Amino acid sequence: MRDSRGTHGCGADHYGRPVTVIATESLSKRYPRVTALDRLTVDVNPGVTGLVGANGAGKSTLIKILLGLSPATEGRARVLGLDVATDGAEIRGLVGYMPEHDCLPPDVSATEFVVHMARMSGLPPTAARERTADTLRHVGLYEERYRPMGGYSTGMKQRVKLAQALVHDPKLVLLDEPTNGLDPAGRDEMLGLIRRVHTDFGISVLVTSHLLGELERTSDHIVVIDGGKLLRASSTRDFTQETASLAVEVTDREQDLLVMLGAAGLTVQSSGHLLLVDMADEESYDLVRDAVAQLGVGLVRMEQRRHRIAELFTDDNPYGHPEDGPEGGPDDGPGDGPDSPAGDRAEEKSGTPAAPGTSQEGDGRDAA
Ligand SMILES: Nc1ncnc2c1ncn2[C@@H]1O[C@H](COP(=O)(O)OP(=O)(O)OP(=O)(O)O)[C@@H](O)[C@H]1O
Repeated sequence: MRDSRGTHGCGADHYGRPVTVIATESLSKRYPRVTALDRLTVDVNPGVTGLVGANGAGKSTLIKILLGLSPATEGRARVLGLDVATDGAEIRGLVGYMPEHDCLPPDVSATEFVVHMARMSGLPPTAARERTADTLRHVGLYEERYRPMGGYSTGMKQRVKLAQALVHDPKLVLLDEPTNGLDPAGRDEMLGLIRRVHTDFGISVLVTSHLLGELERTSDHIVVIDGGKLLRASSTRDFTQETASLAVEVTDREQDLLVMLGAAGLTVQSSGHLLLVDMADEESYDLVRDAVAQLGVGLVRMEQRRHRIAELFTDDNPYGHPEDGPEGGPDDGPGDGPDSPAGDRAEEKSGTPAAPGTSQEGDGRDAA
């Protein structure tokens, strides 16, 4: 992942292989009443990347452009080094796609459907059947795979959708809200499966969610968009590490310690019986230790904590960094402005059923 600087297109290693699986430059998509993507520039490296944004943020629009199914209004994008404007068919041969909404014919079995999709991707009959059996086993569908899909649970349907995205052995899969409609256990299983798509098969994954926290454990990188704009793109580790804090518990005199650490230049908050000290650098440990010794109180514990990603996006600080918001600051970001995608979405997308467990009028809170 790189930030918005740098050259366009996929960089290449010294063997000429692309080191970015997706590269967009100033990519925009404007509908008559909505700007779905707004000059989005981002690179996605191999691995698992979470694309996070509230309902209407532009995630599905980006995926459709990347697949060459929908033309961008302006800007450019490359997938596996191929130009989405001209190489759509080739891209679709190398990429698997799991759509957001229910799209499975109810009268056929998972096996019949996935074999069909494999054949559509160009696999010969025997290979299509073998790959289908392997893929359905991988996603955890066994005897049920011979039953008509109309009787499947949401979790089983999501697994079939994942299987058909994998059956032709793609290099990259684009998974649009794969945890939609799943209960917490189902979500965990799906996220585990997605992780294994990369670790077991080396396939890169771009997975979308409107729930910021849920991709934290699954993704190597996180891209956050809102109103079609890029808010943040970095490794998951960077997201959480940079705001690490030190939880300090002492036997007594917490308030005195708080004042003392503040005077030493540290940012400290009181949280119940704990003091949470922002970790500016390694020296923060020494300052805490010295202050505790000087007060002569007992140190019960001192532990470094990472923030959960979701904590970084609050109403007060929607962009993770005060100085890191999109141009114009938070007031230009998510909101109810005339161009607000979230606000217009239900009307613009009428006819498209809301996925289970999501709201048509997303207010950004889920992702925030
Ligand atoms: N075909 C279309 N015509 C007009 N507007 C559209 C169309 N498709 C999407 N939009 C609008 O573009 C914006 C972005 O939609 P998109 O589906 O990409 O968001 P999303 O982040 O995938 O959200 P969700 O997961 O809820 O679908 C929304 O305001 C939506 O209403």
